[in-house]
Amino acid sequence: MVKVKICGLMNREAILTAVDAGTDFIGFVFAQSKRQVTKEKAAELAKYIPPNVKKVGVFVNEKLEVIQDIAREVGLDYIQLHGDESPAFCKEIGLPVIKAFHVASKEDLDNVASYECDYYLLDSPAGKYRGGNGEKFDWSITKEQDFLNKKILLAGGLHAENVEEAIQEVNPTGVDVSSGVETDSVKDLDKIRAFILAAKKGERNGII
Ligand SMILES: O=C(O)c1ccccc1N[C@@H]1O[C@H](COP(=O)(O)O)[C@@H](O)[C@H]1O
Repeated sequence: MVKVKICGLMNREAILTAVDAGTDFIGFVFAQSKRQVTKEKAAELAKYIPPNVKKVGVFVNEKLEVIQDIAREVGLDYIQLHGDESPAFCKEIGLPVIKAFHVASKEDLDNVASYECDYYLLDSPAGKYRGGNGEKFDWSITKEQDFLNKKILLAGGLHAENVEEAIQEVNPTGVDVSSGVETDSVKDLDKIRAFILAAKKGERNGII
């Protein structure tokens, strides 16, 4: 079954809803964003997340020591690197890594092969912030790419109404959403439930 990550959670109700609806990952944003949380707030919220749901910290071009300190304090399971981090930096983290790639053209996927990480996240080109902008990219760019042995997380402008089509077209291991489960920039509990339900209907033909 397709994995789901709900990102940018900032309160207990949204976390409990995502967990109850069957999310696999919950993301806390520590990068510059309207969804940014402090490590203290994330550590408090992390108490509501059971061990089977993985806690992801989202960072953009952050210092290694800062990432490692926050990871320890919050008990993060994965580090999502959403900036210009190098393959060498990803290896230094010491925790499972989700590396994001901003996809505007086929060329943006050229250096995916030089990274060794746990998940490869494909997102739309950066907008006001490096992620979480609610814009989808041209999914056809992922066609004819040699992703067969990689775990792909698809992101960028997904919502309950387009996620099944996205899964059919890109065939990812998982999907990641932030803006698409919000109303007026606040997480919407009904949209969280609807997104997870729609995504979990999607079947993937390859690795999980
Ligand atoms: O969610 C954010 O605010 C954010 C900020 C900075 C970097 C990444 C961020 N989130 C990630 O962005 C993508 C796309 O989100 P959206 O659904 O289009 O809003 C997703 O991978 C989030 O994890």
